[in-house]
Amino acid sequence: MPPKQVQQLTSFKVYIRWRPLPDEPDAVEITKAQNQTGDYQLVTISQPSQTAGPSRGTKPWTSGASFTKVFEPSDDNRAVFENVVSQTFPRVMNGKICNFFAYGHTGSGKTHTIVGYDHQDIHQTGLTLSAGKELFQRLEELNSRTSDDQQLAVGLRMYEVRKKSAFDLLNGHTECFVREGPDGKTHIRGETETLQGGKVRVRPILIVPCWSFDQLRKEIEKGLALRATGTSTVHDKSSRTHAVFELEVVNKALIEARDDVIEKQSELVPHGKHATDVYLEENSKAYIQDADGKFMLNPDYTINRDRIAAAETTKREYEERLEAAEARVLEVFATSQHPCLGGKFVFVDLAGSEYYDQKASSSAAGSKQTAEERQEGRQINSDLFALKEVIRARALNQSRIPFRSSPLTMVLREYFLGSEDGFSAMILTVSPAADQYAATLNTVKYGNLVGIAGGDNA
Ligand SMILES: Nc1ncnc2c1ncn2[C@@H]1O[C@H](COP(=O)(O)OP(=O)(O)OP(=O)(O)O)[C@@H](O)[C@H]1O
Repeated sequence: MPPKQVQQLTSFKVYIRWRPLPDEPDAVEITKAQNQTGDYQLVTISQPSQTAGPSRGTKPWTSGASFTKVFEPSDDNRAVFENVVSQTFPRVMNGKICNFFAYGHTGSGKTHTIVGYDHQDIHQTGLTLSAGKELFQRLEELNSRTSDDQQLAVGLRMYEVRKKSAFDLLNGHTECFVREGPDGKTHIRGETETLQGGKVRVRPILIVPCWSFDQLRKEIEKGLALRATGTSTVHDKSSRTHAVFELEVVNKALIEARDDVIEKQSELVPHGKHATDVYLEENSKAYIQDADGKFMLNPDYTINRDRIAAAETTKREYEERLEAAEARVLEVFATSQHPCLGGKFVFVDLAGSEYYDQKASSSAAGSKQTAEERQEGRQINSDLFALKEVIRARALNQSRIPFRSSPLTMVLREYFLGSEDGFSAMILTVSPAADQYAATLNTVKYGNLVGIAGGDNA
C-alpha cells in the first residue's frame, strides 16, 4: 500500500442514471431542478397520473440538492464516463484512489454501467474498460520516456463478495476469507497452502499485471465468465454478488517487492511455529501434576532456555527479513519516477438492492428463485443495509463507523477511507417503469442520504 495513505474519509458525489424504457407508456414522472448555486440537482418523482391501485394519487417526492448530475435515459455509457470518471484522472495519476459504486434495483443498469455488455463499442463499454483504455493511453505516453525497469502497467484485481466470502475472479474463483488483521485493516486471503519445507503460504487476491489494453480486456472477460448470475425477481441475468474491479498503476519493481513480502511471510510461518512449539514443549516438561491435579515444578527437569532462545533468534531473523521486504515496497514508492504509482480506480457493481423481497418472491418471477438464491438475497439486503449504516454514521460524523457489520463493508473499508484527496462517487441506476416506482423511490431516497452526507453541499 502506498505510504501516503492516511485514515481519512473521502467525500461522496452522487449521480442518478435513468435507464431507457422505449415501449413503456406508464413511466414515472420525473422533473429535475438546479439548486441556487447551480452545483447540484434535485429531483421530484411521482407515480404516473393514471396509476391504479392503492398507491394511486401518492404525493410526489422531492429530494434535497444532493445530486451532482442526473443523466437522461438517452445518455450512453460514454457520457457517464466523461462526466463521472474522466475528471478524476489527475487524482489517479497523482497516486490517489478513486471509487465508483453502482447502486440500484435489480435490472436497473448497474452491470451495464460498470462493466457494459458490449466491450468493443466505445459508447457502450462500461466505466471499468473505458477507464482502463484511457489509463493505458496515459501510461503509454509516460512509458515512452521512462527507463525499461520503471515501465508502468495496470495491475488488475477482480473479485466478488458473496455471502461471507470473497471469490477471486482472476484465480479460478478461489474462495478467500475476509478478516480484520492485527493492523486493523481488512485482509482478503485464500486458503492456507502448505509448501515444501513446511512453508505455509496464504495468498491475497491475485493482482494480474496487464501491459496492454488488449490484455486487460481479455483478463476482465475471463474473470466475468466466472461471475455468478442467477434469477432475480426481475430478470434472469441478475448479479448475485457484489463485484469489485481494481485498476492500479504498478511497475515490475512493485510487483516483485509485493511478491517478496508474500514469500517472506511464508518463510516466517514455520519458524514462528517452531519457536512456539519449543517454548510449549520446554514448559510442559518443566511442570508435573500432583495427585490433586495441581501443577508443580518438575524436580527432574530444568528448562532448556538456550533452546528456547535459539528458536526465538531464528524466528526474529525471519521477522526482520519480512520487515525488510515490507520496507522495500515502501522504498519502491519513494523512489518511483512517477507519482501515479499505486494510483487506483475501483469500480463496484453492487448486487441488486431488491434481489429478493418478500412480496416479489410470491410472484411468478420471484417463485423462480431457489431457496439458496433467496438466502443469498437476504445476505445482499443485509450487506446493503450495513452499507447504508456506514454512510449514515459518516453523515452524523460518528467516531466509530460500523465497517465490521458485514463482509461487504469490511471490504469497502479501505476504499471508503481511501487516500487523502481521494474521490468516491455513487451512481444510482433507476428505472422509469411505473411498476418499479417503489424501488426507484427507495434508491433515490438512499442516494439522497448519501449525497447529503458526503457532498460539500452537506
Ligand atoms: N442505460 C441503459 N441503456 C441501455 N440498456 C440498459 C441500460 N441499463 C440497463 N440496460 C439493459 O437492461 C438489462 C439489465 O441491466 P443490468 O444487467 O445492467 O442490470 P443490473 O442493475 O446489473 O441488475 P442486477 O442487480 O440484477 O444484476 C441489460 O440487458 C442491460 O443491457
